Amino acid sequence: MAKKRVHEVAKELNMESKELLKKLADLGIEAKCNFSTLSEEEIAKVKAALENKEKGTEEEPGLVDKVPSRPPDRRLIERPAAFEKKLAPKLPSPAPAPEPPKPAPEKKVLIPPKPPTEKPPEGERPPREKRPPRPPEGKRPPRPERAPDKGPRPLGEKRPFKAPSLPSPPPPAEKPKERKPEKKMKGKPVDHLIPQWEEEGEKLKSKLVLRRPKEKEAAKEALPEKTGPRVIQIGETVTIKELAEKMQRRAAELIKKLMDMGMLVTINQEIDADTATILAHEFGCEVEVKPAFDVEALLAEEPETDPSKLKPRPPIVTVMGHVDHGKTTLLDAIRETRVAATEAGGITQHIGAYQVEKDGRKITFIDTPGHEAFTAMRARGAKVTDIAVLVVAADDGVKPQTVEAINHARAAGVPIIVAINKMDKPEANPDRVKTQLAELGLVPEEWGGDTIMQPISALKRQGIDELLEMILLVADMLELKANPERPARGTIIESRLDRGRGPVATVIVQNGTLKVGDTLVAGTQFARVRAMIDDRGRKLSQAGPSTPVEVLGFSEVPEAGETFVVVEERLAKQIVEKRLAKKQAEEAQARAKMLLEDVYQRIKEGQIKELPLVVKADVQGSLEAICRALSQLRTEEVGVNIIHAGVGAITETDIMLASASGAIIIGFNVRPDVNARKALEKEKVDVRLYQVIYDAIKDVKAALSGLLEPEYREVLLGRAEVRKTFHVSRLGTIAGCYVQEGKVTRDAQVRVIRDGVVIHTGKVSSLKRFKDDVKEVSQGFECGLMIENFNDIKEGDELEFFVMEAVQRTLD
Ligand SMILES: Nc1nc2c(ncn2[C@@H]2O[C@H](COP(=O)(O)OP(=O)(O)OP(=O)(O)O)[C@@H](O)[C@H]2O)c(=O)[nH]1
Repeated sequence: MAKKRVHEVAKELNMESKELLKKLADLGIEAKCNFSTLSEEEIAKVKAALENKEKGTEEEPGLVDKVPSRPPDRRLIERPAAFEKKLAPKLPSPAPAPEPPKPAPEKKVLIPPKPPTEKPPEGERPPREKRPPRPPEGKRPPRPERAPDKGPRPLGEKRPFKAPSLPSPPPPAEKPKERKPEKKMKGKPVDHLIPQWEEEGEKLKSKLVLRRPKEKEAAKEALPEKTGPRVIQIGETVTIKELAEKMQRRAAELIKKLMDMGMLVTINQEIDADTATILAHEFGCEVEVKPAFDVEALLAEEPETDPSKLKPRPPIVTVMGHVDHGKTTLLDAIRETRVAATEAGGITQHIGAYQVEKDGRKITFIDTPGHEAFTAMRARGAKVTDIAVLVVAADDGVKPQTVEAINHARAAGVPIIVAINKMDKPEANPDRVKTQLAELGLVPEEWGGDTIMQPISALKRQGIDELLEMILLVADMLELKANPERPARGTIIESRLDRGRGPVATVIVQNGTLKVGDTLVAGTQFARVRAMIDDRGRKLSQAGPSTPVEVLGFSEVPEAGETFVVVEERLAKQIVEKRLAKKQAEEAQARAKMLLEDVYQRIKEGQIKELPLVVKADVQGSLEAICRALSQLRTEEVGVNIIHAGVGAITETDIMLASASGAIIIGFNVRPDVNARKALEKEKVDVRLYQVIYDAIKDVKAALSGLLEPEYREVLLGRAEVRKTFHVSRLGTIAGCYVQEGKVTRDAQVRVIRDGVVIHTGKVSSLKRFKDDVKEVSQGFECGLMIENFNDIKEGDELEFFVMEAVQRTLD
């Protein structure tokens, strides 16, 4: 629903904002200041009220002359109907004003665009000589009467400035002849505007006389510029700068015009298409609004229309599994056996992914083992992996992370191939692994299921070829295809800032072919591909589907997991700009939200050490009494701070003050007035109304006890055993623990117990499960943790985790 600010409405109504605010208050419409917004209904209401008032004056003869001397606002005269339409798009349409004899079909923009030479930018007054003859002074035609059953006045419609006790307008039929300029306007009918122009002509008189020299000057200045384009194209939004460029105008002119219309904008500010249309019309330009430029929709992958262009592409594989089950060893084994065997030369590079060949077919492996990378990518909506290889150590069986990996792969709809590793170990028990997996729904083929399970020894490089064969087999079933002729799109696998080369990203092309010189966007970054290097350190000029390559040419380091799309350079910049603007807006919104929550939270958590109060009472005597009593409630720890006290009803100002200061309002024998009640709908303010002073004191006392600094008691969370310690030179000692009881949380305090003696009490400074930071780890799981300012941790130490919990106290 279109809303308008008070000052805008005031301008439309040709009255001071102050006046309007007063009027609004009279009508019980809540508006605090010039910038308060008014709904359509509210505007309609105030207009209706003003109109009624005016009608009253119309009956008084002679009032015309007493109309305030303030000159009418000429903007109102020429404000195109599009503006009004924009302001009141959903209002019940008022009964139509009497149509001139030549009714014109409803146009989107009622005021025709004026040729640029018609008027100076400063004053939108149409040249006098081109205006229709005006009736003699005092015989101005009346404003067209609204039908008796009129609904609310449409927003933006001018409030009649003078009583329409004037003769009827000259027959409109004569007018088109005299209004030649309008003929230039692409045949737009303008007849219906004539009464309006006539009416306003009179009002303009004094202003014109007064301002003529200045306007002439302005007109002279502006004349040479009046050759801007007649029709411009814009999107759903446009910045002032862009619009000015399109209109071949100075941005300052546009800003000034908008200021006149009651809108304050900056050069880089976006305005919507409606506002831009109105603005452009003011300068004699027509606007064509192009359909929404939805960047993301534009970037969405279109399905291939020509199946003949689809070519088989290598599968992209991720290796997952429980810690120490051999993921890294397997990835190394594959790389060494296949890369070294098939390609001579080239030093293998760890770029985050690599390709191997098997029977002349390529397989792409994502070189970062574990499901963190996998899930991080999925979280960003990137689906890179075609097949997941689940490594399960034959001697260890299914472990918690094995289950997690299965769940992740399933959630992503990625087929799983199981590699039963460490088959070389004497204690290897593949059947136990199969049984455990079958219980999880992964039934081996030989048992009648459809999960391929390949026994391997990553360490001994055994079963690797067979595993690759299985991967190709599954890939065949998946019929992985892509169109190499398309512009590339894919995913950023890894990214970093290289000292010599700048931002470097490893990407996997998923469709199309990426070429040196291409422009691509990835999130809010864009790159002009300067160079591409493959996993063997070779420079490539192009990379087809499923190829992992390092890309140089990013302006900044893009985020891993982000998808990229090759687009035209111009579009790339636009996309990045749009995305950045969206991101900034989201961040700003999040910040604003957080601040609000912060304040609320601070009050709730009792971080504020005094209770701010606003006290209102019916008479001075009670006010003094209640304030005195409340002030006496001050204790050592918590006090009452009466930030405002007054006699009379609780007003909107009281609410705003209380809201801003987190205060509670105490009302004694008074109630909130209309505006205050409205404000209360929006502001979270606690208003307490009393008729007995004692009750007020009692409640405040209770509130104060909530604010008292609480006492704390220890709550035991859990216990863990240190099983291994690692020393990391820059970080300190990391304790590899097993949670035996309860849980460990990141914000917990910890007691280190060695041989039954507490040797340290401190805080957990870091808590990880595998490589991920976690908030808590439960009983039966392993975790890595560090203790703040304490590195003397040893294997076998016992850790006790606890938190201090607040116990609320009360005042006596
Ligand atoms: N005997 C034997 N040991 C293996 C085999 N594969 C891996 N290992 C050993 O198991 C240990 C863990 O192997 P990694 O490859 O580091 O295991 P991972 O799953 O990558 O471990 P994280 O990276 O810590 O998750 C290493 O000591 C390997 O040498 C295997 O096939 N046989």
